[in-house]
Amino acid sequence: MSIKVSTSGAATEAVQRHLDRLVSEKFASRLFAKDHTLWGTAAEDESSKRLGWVEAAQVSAPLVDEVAQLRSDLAAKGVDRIVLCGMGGSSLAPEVMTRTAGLPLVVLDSTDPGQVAESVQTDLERTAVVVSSKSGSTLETDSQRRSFVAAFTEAGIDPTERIFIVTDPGSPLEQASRAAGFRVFLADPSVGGRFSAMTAFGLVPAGLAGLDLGAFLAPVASVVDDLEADSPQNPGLVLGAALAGGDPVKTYVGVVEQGTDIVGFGDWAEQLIAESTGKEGKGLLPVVLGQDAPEVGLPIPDLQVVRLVADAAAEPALGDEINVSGSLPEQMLLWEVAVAVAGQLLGINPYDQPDVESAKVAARALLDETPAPTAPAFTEGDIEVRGSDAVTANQSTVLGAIESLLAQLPEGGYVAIQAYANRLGLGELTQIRDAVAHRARRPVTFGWGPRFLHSTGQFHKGGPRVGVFLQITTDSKAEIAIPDRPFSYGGLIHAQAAGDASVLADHGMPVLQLNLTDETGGVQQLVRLLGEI
Ligand SMILES: O=P(O)(O)OC[C@H]1O[C@H](O)[C@H](O)[C@@H](O)[C@@H]1O
Repeated sequence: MSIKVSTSGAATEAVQRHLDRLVSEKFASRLFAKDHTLWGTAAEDESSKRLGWVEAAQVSAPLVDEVAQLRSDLAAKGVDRIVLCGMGGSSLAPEVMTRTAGLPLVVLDSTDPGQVAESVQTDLERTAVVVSSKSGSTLETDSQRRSFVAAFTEAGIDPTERIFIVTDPGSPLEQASRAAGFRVFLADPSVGGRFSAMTAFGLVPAGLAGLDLGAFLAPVASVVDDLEADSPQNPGLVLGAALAGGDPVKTYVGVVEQGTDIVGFGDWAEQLIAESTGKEGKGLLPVVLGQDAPEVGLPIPDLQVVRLVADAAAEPALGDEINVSGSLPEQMLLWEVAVAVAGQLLGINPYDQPDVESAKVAARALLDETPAPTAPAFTEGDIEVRGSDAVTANQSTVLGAIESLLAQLPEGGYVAIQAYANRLGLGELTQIRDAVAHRARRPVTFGWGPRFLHSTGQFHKGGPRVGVFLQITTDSKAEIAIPDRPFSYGGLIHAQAAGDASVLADHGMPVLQLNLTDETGGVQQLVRLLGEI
């Protein structure tokens, strides 16, 4: 078996608490036989439509040659820059697949005007675009598609030769795209977005970017044998029970890449775990941590550290931790099984996302109403400060407001930093995560908006209401229109931020909003200020 899971201390106790029952009730073989009754009657309607992922690699085999052929056809025309437009489950898997393989794939999962402009206005003559959306109705993806159609047309390039669609059969995107002459790759509708790595959603963009899909899928068959076995050695049962079987359950899953050759696994796992489990006031929240992150060294009893290592047999877990090793496709299936197990142990339906819609509705309402902007509570340098009254009252400095936000942390709480900004151009902003964690002494997540709305966003609104939220927006220098829409990208991203903030506030959770009026200067100011705490 090339997947290895090693547990220690409290994680081992969690496994011991549940493993015998999971084996005797044949959880694993029933899962791979697509038994939709594993998560209780309330979940059956959804789970009966969502278990195709257990055989996705086999079902997707025909895509291997089809995508390779398209890649060589494009290469023959000098087209070698691949852009992927898609959110959440339609982009996170191909991103980690190509990053791990060291292949260039431009992932456009943003409405930040600067990031959109950079993706759309670069090297069009050698660019092909994959537009991926399972529902075919995601606003960000639709906006990006419009921008690329317009840009190709303007450049005298036929968009139908360069834009390829991945969607579910019967979606509005399928119908409109076929009618307009675009090539469409249909995905398996019985696989949910966050479980879709080995369907057309993962494979088409990654294969066009150069991933050898045959080699990628090859290890999956033998790993299925291990994961469907009703055995106490089944690594999926062990990992699922270790993550969700504690008494009490540890809410935070600290994912540390330490010696693995997988790059960016945590970003993919975040959506899988948080969106699958974060609901009904329960759930597991992944926290992507560097090896030296403050949380790793602090006594945080509700943080379960999981290290992705090169070989978990040679490096067994210490303390109360979990070590995991295996190649990327093996681990993708491993974690999908573990989440299925965790869903049952937590008593939730892992296949729905009931709270994602609320932020979309709030953003749409703001776009329709276009209310006048509210005045900031105060401004310091390039940073305008707004937020919940309890956070901004009596504050006159950015640091004071951040301290005030952290003072609102309830027991068992966490901080979510949510940056609606150009993640390619303003990457240094991530530096503030460790500084905030150092100060808060609690788990701190860092998400780029609107990307995280399709990932950890479900947990923030549907999980335990113990988060405090530091939202960062920018008045981006580059502003661009969305073709045939009454709003611009800048208007959209601000509405998305404000919409989500209003939903969080309605749920009674503290929000501090920092708007950077000059994005470069504001980031520098914030990084400098947080260096002081
Ligand atoms: O693939 P799409 O239909 O465009 O959906 C993209 C994303 O949208 C929503 O936010 C869902 O909560 C995600 O699970 C999904 O991955």
